[in-house]
Amino acid sequence: MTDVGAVEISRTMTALVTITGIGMESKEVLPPVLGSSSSEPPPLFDGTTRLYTSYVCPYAQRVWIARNYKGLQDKIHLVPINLQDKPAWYKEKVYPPAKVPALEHNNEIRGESLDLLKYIDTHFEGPPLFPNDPAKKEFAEEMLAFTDKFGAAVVSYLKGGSESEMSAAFDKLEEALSKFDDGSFFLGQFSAVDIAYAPFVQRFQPLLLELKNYDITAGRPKLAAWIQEMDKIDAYKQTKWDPQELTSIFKKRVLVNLSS
Ligand SMILES: N[C@@H](CCC(=O)N[C@@H](CS)C(=O)NCC(=O)O)C(=O)O
Repeated sequence: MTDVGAVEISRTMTALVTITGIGMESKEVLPPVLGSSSSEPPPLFDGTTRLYTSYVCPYAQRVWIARNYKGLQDKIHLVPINLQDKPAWYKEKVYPPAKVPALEHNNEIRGESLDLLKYIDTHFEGPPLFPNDPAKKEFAEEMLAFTDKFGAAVVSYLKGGSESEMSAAFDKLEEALSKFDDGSFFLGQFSAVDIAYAPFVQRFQPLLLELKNYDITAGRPKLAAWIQEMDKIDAYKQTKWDPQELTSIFKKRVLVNLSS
């Protein structure tokens, strides 16, 4: 039996064990990744809602977490694309920017992970991803606007740039986590802000430790607690890919001037 087959059987077994009530958490059986040999797209605009994704892309992971958290596993189908070997139809027929994530819904295709978090929150049922409280809403926008700068500061440091900018970026997260005291998350309760940062922190933590011997949680107790709380959110856990694979992909695709 091939390894892939074994993995599939093991995932199916996990799901079955849960259904029979033995109590393990159910792991969704994930659809196979589509590459260039997959010559036909899924039947587009047939009313099915699809999330074109990659299991290893942090932007796509944001939308995957949101879909899981809102309990939309049966409503939003995952269509994983192999980014190293994209099917031609993805750019030609689905999403001309040829990036993931992209959401097919109501005969339209939309991209951009942060926009998709808002879109999914307003167009689908399930627990809200954004708070109603005006102060929290405003802070959510501030934190979402900071995500790119945060990522850029860390990537720049990993490539030999300023340590102080990277460290200030993590300090901003630590400070943000102190703002609301009704929970361990950025807005107190779990929200889209946690979803926006988690895939990046998940990748940066081991990378900084391995490449720079830099522990992001040292002197940042709120961040350490947030990481622990995130690890208890099943919607996020379901999306956590093999850390070694993620690290290797990040080195190859983002830190291209480093050997992997
Ligand atoms: N700003 C976009 C970024 C999406 C993005 O850059 N996705 C990467 C994968 S992580 C991608 O699809 N790149 C195109 C490629 O690899 O061919 C978002 O937030 O959704």
